[in-house]
Amino acid sequence: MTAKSSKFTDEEALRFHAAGRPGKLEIVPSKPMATQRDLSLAYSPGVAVPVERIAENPDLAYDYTTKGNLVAVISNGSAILGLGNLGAQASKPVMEGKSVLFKRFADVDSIDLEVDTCDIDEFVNCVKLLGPSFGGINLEDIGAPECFIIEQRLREAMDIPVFHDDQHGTAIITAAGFINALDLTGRDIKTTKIVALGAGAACIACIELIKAMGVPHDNVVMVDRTGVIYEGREKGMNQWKSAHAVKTDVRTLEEAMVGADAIIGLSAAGAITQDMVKAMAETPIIFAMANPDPEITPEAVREVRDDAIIATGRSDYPNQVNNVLGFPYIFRGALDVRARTINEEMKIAAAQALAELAREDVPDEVAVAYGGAHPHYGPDYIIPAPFDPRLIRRIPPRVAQAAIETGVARQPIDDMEAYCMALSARLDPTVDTLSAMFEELKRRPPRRVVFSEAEEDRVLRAAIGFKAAGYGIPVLVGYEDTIREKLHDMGVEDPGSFEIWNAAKTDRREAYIDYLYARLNRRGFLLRDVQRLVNRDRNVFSACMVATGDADAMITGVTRHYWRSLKNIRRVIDPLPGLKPFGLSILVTKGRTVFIADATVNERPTPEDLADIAQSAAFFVRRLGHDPRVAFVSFSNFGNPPSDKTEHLREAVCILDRRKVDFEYDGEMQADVALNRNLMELYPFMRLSGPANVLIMPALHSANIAYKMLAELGDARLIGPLLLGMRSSIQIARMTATASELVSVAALSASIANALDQNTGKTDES
Ligand SMILES: NC(=O)C1=CN([C@@H]2O[C@H](COP(=O)(O)OP(=O)(O)OC[C@H]3O[C@@H](n4cnc5c(N)ncnc54)[C@H](OP(=O)(O)O)[C@@H]3O)[C@@H](O)[C@H]2O)C=CC1
Ligand SMILES: CC(=O)C(=O)O
Ligand SMILES: [Mg+2]
Repeated sequence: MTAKSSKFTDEEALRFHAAGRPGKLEIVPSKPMATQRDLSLAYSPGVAVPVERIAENPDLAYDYTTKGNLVAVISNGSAILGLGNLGAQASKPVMEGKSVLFKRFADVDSIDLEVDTCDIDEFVNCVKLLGPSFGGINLEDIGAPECFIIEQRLREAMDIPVFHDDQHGTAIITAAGFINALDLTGRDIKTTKIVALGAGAACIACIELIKAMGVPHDNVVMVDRTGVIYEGREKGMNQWKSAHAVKTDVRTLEEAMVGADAIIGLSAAGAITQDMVKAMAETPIIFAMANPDPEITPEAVREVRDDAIIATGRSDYPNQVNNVLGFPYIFRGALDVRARTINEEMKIAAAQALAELAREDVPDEVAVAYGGAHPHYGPDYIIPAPFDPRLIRRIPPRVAQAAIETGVARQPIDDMEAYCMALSARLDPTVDTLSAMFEELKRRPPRRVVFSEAEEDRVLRAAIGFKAAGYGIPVLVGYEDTIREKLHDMGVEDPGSFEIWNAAKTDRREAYIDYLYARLNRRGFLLRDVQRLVNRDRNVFSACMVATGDADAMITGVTRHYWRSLKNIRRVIDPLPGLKPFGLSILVTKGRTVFIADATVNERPTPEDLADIAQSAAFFVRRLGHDPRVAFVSFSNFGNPPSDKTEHLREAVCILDRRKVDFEYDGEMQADVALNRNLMELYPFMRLSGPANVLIMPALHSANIAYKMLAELGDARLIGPLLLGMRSSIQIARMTATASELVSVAALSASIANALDQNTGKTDES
């Protein structure tokens, strides 16, 4: 069975995992390894010093090694999602995924370990012996009932948190959502009748937590593949199921569902039918959390019940009750106090923090994580979304506090306020904001984005990905037959659903020629020159589509040199009134984003150009969630050495002074002074309150060289360069851009088109 999703094809999922370095993780050193001295310190002989210290006091491993921020995600593959026992090797993609989520959401370093045994003793022994390496152990996708024994034995044997996420992570998130669902339907926890579908790791842990919160034992009917777990049943039982057996005459799931207030499904895809849902009480609570496909889809529930509160484990429906909302933050809090364990108090603290967060209004600065919406606590918003940046600030402090109060913290936190601020700083806002901008595209009327080089495989794959992700409507320019055949070969079931424009055949060609001839006839172009341009140059043709309103945005760049593409596009599209078009490169490095301008357009910018570019860049950077600090960079610092080659930078600073702009800027200065807080201290008069994040370069050569060098030699991820300051959103990608990079550039192009429509003229990007 594979994940049924309209958002991507199986081929895309495989390509995603295979592209570049196969898998989803790599390990990078956190110390320099450049010189002989570095090596002597990092390895023999220097390494002997921490070895001896740790031998004397093992807790010092938290100070001198990765232990304190390292969690192992460990599985034997005996219950991979809802796919069953597919073995240790097959579980690796899930475990790698979990490790990546640890990093992405809470800056916890994590490594996956797949242990090839279903023997309890072997497994426990293996994990126990690995203990010194890690600050915590996340057990994952280990089937019941073995998982209960494994976890308990490891918890007793180890002095670091051991947490089976399918049990406790799921229970915490389910409890948070369930508290809110009860509240919204006006139910009393003591009288709510629940069907628990599944009697494995996740469901048993959820029901135990919910009972601990006040649901009476007799109000929960648990059902497994054999049917209802009733007192006296013998088939398919174990001690953990027996603990939830009730006195009842009902024997099947169908019977148990009659009149039930709620169902908590942690079993397998398709286990709940529409008839069962119809038989439930008024305003039923339906948590269908099997992965990757739920017990019943929200659409199927809605067909028969419009009064239900529905949650699933998936990100593509509202109310995602998935343990991803918990494990990164629970471990973050536990690691930050060097906890010996994760106890009940810490779990309850996490559940409460989550439930409370969902009841708060979504503030403006967070709305971007919800695609620009401000969801209100209600049936479609019972739990925060995984991209909500408040989670990192809210959950770990509560978990850490509970650990301190219950005496399991090795290192208590003295200043909780400072800790909360440090938590926010762990995540780079660019990554969050970009994800959020892309999510927003799904909620707004779809933008028509022209893929002007659609016969190229990479571009076509990007168009498929763009459409499947719901970012907008790809409009493909090229030969219909070639494109349809390629779409078919790439596994697209309905190639006919893609809109294809062939310049030679469209009846819009004359309109484009008229439009362009009117622009160019006094710039030395004959009518037949313009005809040739429209007919033969795909960028001119595509830009005409955008200029005349047949499309909203465009992406190109992989078959022609940047300058040639730009030249032809500028023949068709003007800059925004009073603005300079320019290129903004975004470089995301570890925990830091730096924006570089002008990376692509203006060879020798004047002081006015530089001031305009700085203003436009600052505006865009703010949209991406950063407080802009702009440095005009060069080879000198504030006139030292004096040179007439840096005067235009100083003049740009004066122009911004006169314009009284609302962001920090200064210059001229060298790049290291702009970026290094210690060097900044040599210039106490400097107006930047911290290292610069926007570097305005003195000329095109330096900007272009700088961003390309950083992208090639550093570990920075390059986004863009984006073309800003134009009337329409046209993006020229790098010739070497991968399909997934092209999807991002196309999505950014659609996003900029939205922004241009919202704010016309200088107010948008200036
Ligand atoms: N949304 C989330 O965050 C999470 C979701 N899950 C999902 O929950 C499900 C169970 O995971 P987990 O507890 O780890 O797995 P386990 O293997 O430990 O348990 C599975 C349980 O589901 C029962 N079951 C399977 N199919 C059916 C069916 N058709 N009808 C009734 N019962 C059925 C099994 O019954 P029997 O005992 O008779 O074999 C067993 O009790 C998976 O789909 C998983 O993806 C898990 C963790 C987190
Ligand atoms: C989400 C998860 O852990 C599971 O489905 O197993
Ligand atoms: Mg799991």
